[in-house]
Amino acid sequence: MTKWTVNCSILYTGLPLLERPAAAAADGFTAVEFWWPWPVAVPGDREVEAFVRAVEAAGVRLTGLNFFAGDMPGGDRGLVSWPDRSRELLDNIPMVAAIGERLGCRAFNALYGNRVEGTDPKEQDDLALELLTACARGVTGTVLLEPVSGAPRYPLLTADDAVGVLDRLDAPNVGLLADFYHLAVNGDDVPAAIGRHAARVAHVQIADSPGRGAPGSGALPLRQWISDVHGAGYDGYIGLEYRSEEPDAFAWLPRDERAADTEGSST
Ligand SMILES: O=C(O)C(=O)CO
Repeated sequence: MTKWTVNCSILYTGLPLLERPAAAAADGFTAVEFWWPWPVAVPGDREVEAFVRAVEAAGVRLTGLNFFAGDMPGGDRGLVSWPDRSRELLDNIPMVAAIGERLGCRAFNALYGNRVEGTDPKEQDDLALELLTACARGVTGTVLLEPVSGAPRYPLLTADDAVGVLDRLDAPNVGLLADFYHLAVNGDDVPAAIGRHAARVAHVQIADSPGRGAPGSGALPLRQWISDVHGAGYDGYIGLEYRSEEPDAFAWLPRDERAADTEGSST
């Protein structure tokens, strides 16, 4: 049975942050994931406490959390390879780790970062190895590396690109976040990527294309790819990371299939 987790940073955006876990629970889900919920690397204790309590009170499991990635709406996609912002990421690591400990979350997405105008890509890539290692040492769980689309200066576009970085890391707890939407939009061959890298896949996310909408709103064979990745041995969560303007964003998924066995973790 597929274990779904709802991304409450791209869904439920009409609700305040703290109401989203309960909304996911009311829709029948038992697992949620979030991008870093605040616009700064180190929010106040009260904000963190309110977030943790909102997840606990909803009775859902936090299965994934992104490290602080800069100004995402403004186009930033992570600090891992961004020399001027290293301090913020280093300060963010213990916060991510603490939330993970409180909520039993074991998967943490470290977005790589855009190429910086005027900076040597090699300098950025060397820094990324250093900071991904710091992320991996700083958390209990798996650090995820994700190819993304729609960010013109983000250098990891395919599963091969991300695995190429993972291969250079001396850390056991790192893995590939295979977002089938991003991979497909970037022109990656998703079935071939699953075939080549299934053992490295530590989390999967989905959205349909075109449009980054719910499964069935576009043309991607998402059910087939989910079946392929399960068939290749992946038994973690499938993250629902799509946008929806529909009154019911989950009409495609029968209610009795939404709850996950929350005993497991994403990896
Ligand atoms: O930036 C995005 O689109 C993401 O999927 C971040 O996790």
